[in-house]
Amino acid sequence: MSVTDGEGTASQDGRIYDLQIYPRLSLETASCCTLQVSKDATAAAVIQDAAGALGLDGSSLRYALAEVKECGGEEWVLEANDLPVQRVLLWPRRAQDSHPQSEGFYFLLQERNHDGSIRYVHLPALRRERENRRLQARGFLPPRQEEFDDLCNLPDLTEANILANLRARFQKQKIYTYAGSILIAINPFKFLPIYNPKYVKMYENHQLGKLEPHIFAIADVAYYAMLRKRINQCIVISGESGSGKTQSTNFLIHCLTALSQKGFASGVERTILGAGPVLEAFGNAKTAHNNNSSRFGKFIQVNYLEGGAVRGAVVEKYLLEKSRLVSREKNERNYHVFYYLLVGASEEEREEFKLLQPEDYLYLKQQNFKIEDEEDLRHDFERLQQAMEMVGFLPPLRSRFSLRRDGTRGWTWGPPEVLATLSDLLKVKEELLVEALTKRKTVTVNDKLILPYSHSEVGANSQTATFAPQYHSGYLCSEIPQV
Ligand SMILES: Nc1ncnc2c1ncn2[C@@H]1O[C@H](COP(=O)(O)OP(=O)(O)OP(=O)(O)O)[C@@H](O)[C@H]1O
Repeated sequence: MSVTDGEGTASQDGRIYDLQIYPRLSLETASCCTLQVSKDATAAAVIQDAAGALGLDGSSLRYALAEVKECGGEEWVLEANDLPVQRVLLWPRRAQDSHPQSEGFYFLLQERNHDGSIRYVHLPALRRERENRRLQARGFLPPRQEEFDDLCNLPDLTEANILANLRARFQKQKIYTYAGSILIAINPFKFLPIYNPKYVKMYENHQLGKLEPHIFAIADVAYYAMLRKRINQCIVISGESGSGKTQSTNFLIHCLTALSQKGFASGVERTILGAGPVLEAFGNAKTAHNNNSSRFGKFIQVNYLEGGAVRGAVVEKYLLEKSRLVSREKNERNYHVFYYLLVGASEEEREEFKLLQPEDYLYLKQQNFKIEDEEDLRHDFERLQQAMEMVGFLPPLRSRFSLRRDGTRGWTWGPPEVLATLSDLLKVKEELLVEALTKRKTVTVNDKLILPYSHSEVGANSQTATFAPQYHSGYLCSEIPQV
C-alpha cells in the first residue's frame, strides 16, 4: 500500500517510509499496522489507509493520528494536512527502522468524539490514584504513610530520610517528588508513558500538590498564574550534566504549548520543535557523562497572546563552552555539527566547501580521536538539514564553516589558500578577516582601543584558537531562531 496526498501525486524524491501505527480504540483490532508512505502523504490519507488496513469503517474524520516520540510517550495530534513523514525525518535514525513500541517513536490511531475531541480509552492508573486520594481524604481509606510525595511532610527531615523517600518512590516509577513548590525529578533513563495529552488534561487548572507530582503540574501552575495574575512567570531548571534538564525543558514546552493549543500541533510548535536539532548540532557535544550534552545555557521565552494562545518563542543562549572548540577532555568530542558535516556531506558539498576528512582537522582529532558512528552522523546531518529547512534556513547558509589551523607559524594567519577559502565561505574580505584574526577591540571608559593580540593572549596555538570560539559562538547566537 502506498499513501499519497489524496490527489495521487507521488513524492518528489520517490522514497517510501514505513510508518508503525498502533490503534488505541474501544474496538478490538490488530495491535499494529505498518504502512508504506511517501514523503508528501498527509495525515488524513494515512488515517484513511490505516483504517482500511485495520478493517475499520467510517470516514477518516472519526479518527485522529498522534505522533508519539521517545521518553514517555508525548503525543502530538496531527492535523489533517500535516505530513507524518516530515515528523519521522526528525526522529533518530534507529527509530526510523522497525522497532518495538516500548522504544517510542510511532503513531497512534485514536477515535474522535462527535465534537472532534479525542476519545481516550483505557483510563490511566493516575485516575485510580486520584480516586484513592479522594477516598483517603474522606476517611474511607487509611492514609498511606510509607512514602511522601512532598518532602516537607516528612515527619523527620533528615538527609537519610529524604534519600530513602526518593528511592522508595523511584522504585515505584514515581520519578517526581515535591519539596514545597519545587519539583525534584530523578532521571529514569527509560520510557515512562506519563507525558501524553491525557496527562496534560488531567493536570489542567489544578492546585499544585492536589495530584501526584508531575512536571506538567508545574507548567500548568505557571500558565494559569500568568493568565490570572497577568504577570510573567519563570521556571528555573537546574541539575548536573545528564540529569535530564533538556528533557524536562522539552516536556515543559510540550505542556505549555498543548495547554494553549488544546493538544494540536501548530506552526509555532513545529518551529520550536525544529529549532531543537539545530541548537543541538551547534551547541551540544559528546561528553563523558552524556552523549548529547548541551554545552550552553538556554533562556527560552514563550510568548502568549492575551487570551492564552502561544504567539511565539525566543531562545537566548549564554555561556557557550567556547574552549571545547579548541581543546577538550580525553574521549570527548567537539560540537556535533563538525562531524555531521564532514561525515555527512555529499561529494559536491565536499568539493564546494573544500572539506577534508575529520582526522585532517587538528581541532577534531585531538585526544583518542575515533569515529565509530558514521552512519548515525550521516543520518543526523540529514535530520539537521531537514530541521533547518523547517525553521526557515536557506540552503546556501547551511555549511559556511571550515576552519583549519596552521600551528607552524605562531599566530600568523595562514596558509594563504585557507585564508582565501575562509574569505570565500564566510563572504568576508580577506583584509577584514586578517584584521579580525590579529587584532582585538578594547573599550575603556573614555577610549576604544584596537590592539594586536599579544603572544600570551594567543597562547601556544595559532590565532584560530582565539577566532574559532568567537566565530562558532557568534554563529550559534545569530542563527538561533526567534520564532
Ligand atoms: N524524564 C525522562 N524520561 C526518560 N528519559 C529521560 C528523562 N529525562 C532524561 N532522560 C534521559 O537522560 C538523557 C540525558 O538527559 P538530558 O540530555 O536532558 O540531560 P541534561 O541535564 O540536559 O544534560 P546536559 O547538562 O549534559 O546537557 C536523555 O537523553 C534521556 O535519554
